[in-house]
Amino acid sequence: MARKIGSRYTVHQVIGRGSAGTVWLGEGPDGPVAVKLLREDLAADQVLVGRFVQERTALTCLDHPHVVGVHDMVVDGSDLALVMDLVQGTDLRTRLERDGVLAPLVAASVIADVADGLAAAHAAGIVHRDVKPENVLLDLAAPAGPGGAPRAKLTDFGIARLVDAPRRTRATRIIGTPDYLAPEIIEGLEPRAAVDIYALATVLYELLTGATPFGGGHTGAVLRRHVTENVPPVDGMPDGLWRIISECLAKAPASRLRAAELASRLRELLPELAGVGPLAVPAQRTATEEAPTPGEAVYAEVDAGRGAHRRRRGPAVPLVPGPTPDSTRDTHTSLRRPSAQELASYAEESRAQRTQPAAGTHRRTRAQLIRRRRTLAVLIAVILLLAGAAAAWTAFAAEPPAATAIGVHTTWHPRL
Ligand SMILES: Nc1ncnc2c1ncn2[C@@H]1O[C@H](COP(=O)(O)OP(=O)(O)OP(=O)(O)O)[C@@H](O)[C@H]1O
Repeated sequence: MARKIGSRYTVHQVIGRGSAGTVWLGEGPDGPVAVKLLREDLAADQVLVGRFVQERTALTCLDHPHVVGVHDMVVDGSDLALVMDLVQGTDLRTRLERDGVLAPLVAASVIADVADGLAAAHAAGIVHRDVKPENVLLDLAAPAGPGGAPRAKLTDFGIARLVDAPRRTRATRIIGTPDYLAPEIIEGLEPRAAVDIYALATVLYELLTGATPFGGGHTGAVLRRHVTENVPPVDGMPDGLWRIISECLAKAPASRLRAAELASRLRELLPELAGVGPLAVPAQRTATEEAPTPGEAVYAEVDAGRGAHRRRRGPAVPLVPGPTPDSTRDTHTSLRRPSAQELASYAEESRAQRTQPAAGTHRRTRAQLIRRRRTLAVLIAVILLLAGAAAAWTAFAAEPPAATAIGVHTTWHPRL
């Protein structure tokens, strides 16, 4: 069913959905486009609409082969839409869920593309703030890169900030996706370009190992790990990649590589990564999901009015052996910044969860939880039964007066 967006665009069918809205396949004066139609509640927010208009120039000016170009931003009645390049392919999250971990050469090439795109954005003074596999599109229509790597394009520039703009005055909130949040954001500093580098290195680690370095468990624990823990080492990780990842995941933003440096260091490494197979990472979990633990509710507390949500993805069937990524990972959301005390209180839970060095997102499956609950229920039933039998035996042995048998309160002295 075709629908008009503004005076210049027509959309035909939905091609994807995210937390901020729906992406449609559309047509504009210059050919096919992708149109991201923001959710109605966002479109009805006057502060956001104002900001949308304000950001138009910055976002539409970013023109780079590794950035999904924004052609236009439409404000029309109740419609608020971004008109973008149409990328024929898939997003990196879908690819990871479908195919499992990537070979180092392919992962490095994809991340080098994204780093190039980031370098252009940072030079224009734009910080992405929500770099994650969902926001990397793979252009399957473009000629493949080294090792058959698909060409990558970063999308959703500035959207995290735009959508969250009305809340920016509230210094207690964090914008972003927990697994990819740089420590300085959690500590309350103004996010600069280095936060994108941290997030991109997290994505690289995830492409290679199937898990993010600090993910897993409830959000409070994830945030604490970003601030206090070192990157878990990974067996078989090529040294060059490990050095780059460690530098980019440095706690101090100034110690991280710049985007252009990251791209060139990765490209220099490509020849020695050729022929290196995907890392043999342990199978971590099935695609079943665990209900959020209570602590999650505290931090994933989302402004209901805006409805940024926790997305649950369906079970993934990896085509090559390897872990499936954490399907319960929070998507872009607005979180309450935890106090230092609260972060510390998650230390115990966090330690218990991290039994495998590279298994940041390893968690108990729902099946395990159900089994555990059943065992507990059976145990309680057996204990109650035994207690009942013991009480009955004592009562009969002692021959209590009839009154106690029918529950009338009385005083009874057993015969000794
Ligand atoms: N320019 C585009 N061309 C082709 N497909 C696109 C384009 N932009 C987005 N999509 C598709 O639409 C899906 C939803 O995109 P969207 O940006 O709304 O959400 P997301 O980034 O996956 O998640 P979130 O917004 O919650 O962080 C993507 O996964 C992708 O498959």
